Order: sequence, then structure tokens, then C-alpha cells
Amino acid sequence: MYIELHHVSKHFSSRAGELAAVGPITLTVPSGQFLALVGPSGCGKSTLLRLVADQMPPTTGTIRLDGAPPEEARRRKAIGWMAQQPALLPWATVLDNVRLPLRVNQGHGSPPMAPEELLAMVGLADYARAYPNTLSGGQQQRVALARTLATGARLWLMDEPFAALDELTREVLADEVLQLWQQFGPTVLWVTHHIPEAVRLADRVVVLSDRPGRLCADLAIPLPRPRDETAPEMMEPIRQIRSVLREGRP
Ligand SMILES: Nc1ncnc2c1ncn2[C@@H]1O[C@H](COP(=O)(O)OP(=O)(O)OP(=O)(O)O)[C@@H](O)[C@H]1O
Repeated sequence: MYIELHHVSKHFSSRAGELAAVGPITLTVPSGQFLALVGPSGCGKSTLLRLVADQMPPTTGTIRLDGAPPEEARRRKAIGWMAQQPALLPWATVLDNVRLPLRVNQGHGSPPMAPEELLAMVGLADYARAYPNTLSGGQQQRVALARTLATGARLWLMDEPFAALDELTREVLADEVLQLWQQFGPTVLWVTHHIPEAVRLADRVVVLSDRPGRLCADLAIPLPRPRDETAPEMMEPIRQIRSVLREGRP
């Protein structure tokens, strides 16, 4: 699924007045690209993702997903969403948590795989009958990942999905997402504060300015995968992104 943002911005009104959260941003993301979005805390990264997901309308500008308003993709369940806290149903088993979106999604195209297969892919074959509160944070995120796969979403919006996990689990899971991305080919918008992670994973890193986040830098990372964060060729893009972030201006 390709993404087109044209002069997109979002303002929030509150008692304290108007708050410019993000934009204006103009950006095109080709289908199947893995794009990492980095920027200072509070610059509007999550807001931008929520706009793309059609969770709220932009204040200015237009968003198109495969040439259509994002509402269409949302209705077709073509947008997968992962955040720091996996929104699992506590009363449903792991298997049902993965099955449920399939039920909701009936008639919107066939899912790529059976829920049991998806659980096996994320390493949870033995946990099908467990309940979410008996799983570790990393395992819960694996369920959320299987659920994203279950919807057959063509766009994965990932808002620091593993930031709450320990470093090793975070790396392992990010690598698994990368493998699944290579296998399924969705477009990925991946928000992270971790610059080496952005460079290790993404085809392209977009850096936003301080709030309201606007485009500061747009870097292609044409390095072969798998990538090693400590390899010398990784240092230059990491340095470049750090320096742009320090400047903090578009
Ligand atoms: N629903 C809302 N109502 C009012 N203000 C909001 C709302 N959502 C976000 N904001 C404000 O918009 C700005 C951008 O927030 P957002 O969460 O998008 O930033 P972020 O870059 O994702 O931050 P972080 O990196 O810390 O997660 C912040 O100042 C935030 O307080």
C-alpha cells in the first residue's frame, strides 16, 4: 500500500488554546517500504500515525492510501496497528485474540494463514490456550504481531512497539518483524527513539523537527540486510541523524 501525505497538519484545541502538534508534512511512501520515523519527544510522531490510520482527521492537507482516503483502508482492515501496550482482550485466549480480527474481518478478503500457523510463526504455538495476563511483555507483543498478520493488513503502523521491553527482547522481536515484513511485503511506518534501531531496520529514515514536527531529513539506507548496528557503514547514517536531531529544525 502506498502512502501520500500532502501538506498534512494537526492542531488540537484545548482550554489553553490551540496546539500545533505536527506538520505541515508532504511525504510519499512507496508500497512495501520500511520507513522509520524519528524525532524529539512530543514532536507529533504518534499523531501522524493516528492521522494515517484514520483515527482522526487532519486539520489541513490530504492523506491518500493507495490513492483513496484512509477511511477506505480502515474499513477494509488493511491497516495494522501496534503500540507499546498491546491491546489484547484479557478474557480471550491467545488463539482467540488472533482469531477475533479474522471473524470481524470476514468478507474483506481471505487472511493469508490460519491463526494456529500465525502463532507458530511468532513462536507461540504452545501458548494457544493461555490467557494474555499469563504471558510476558514480549510474548504479549508477539500475540499482537500475530493479530496484525491475521488481518492481512497491507500497512503496519508501529508506534514504538517494543520500547517497553528489555533490550535483547526488543532486538529479537524487531528482527522477527523484519523477517515477517520481507515475507509479507507490507508498507511499514515504524516510530522509534532509537536511532541505531531505525538504521538497522529501515529502507529509509525520516527525521522530524521539534513540535510541530516537520520534515528535517529524509535518508535512504541502501545497506544490505541483515545489518549489524556496530558495522562501520552504519556509523555515518547514525551520525547524520543524530546531528539533524540536535539541530531540531526543518
Ligand atoms: N488528543 C490530543 N489532544 C490534545 N493534545 C494532544 C493530543 N494528542 C497529542 N497531543 C499533543 O500533541 C503533541 C504531539 O504528541 P505525540 O504523542 O504525537 O508526540 P510524539 O512525537 O509521538 O511523542 P513521544 O515521542 O513522546 O511519544 C504533544 O504536545 C501532545 O501533548
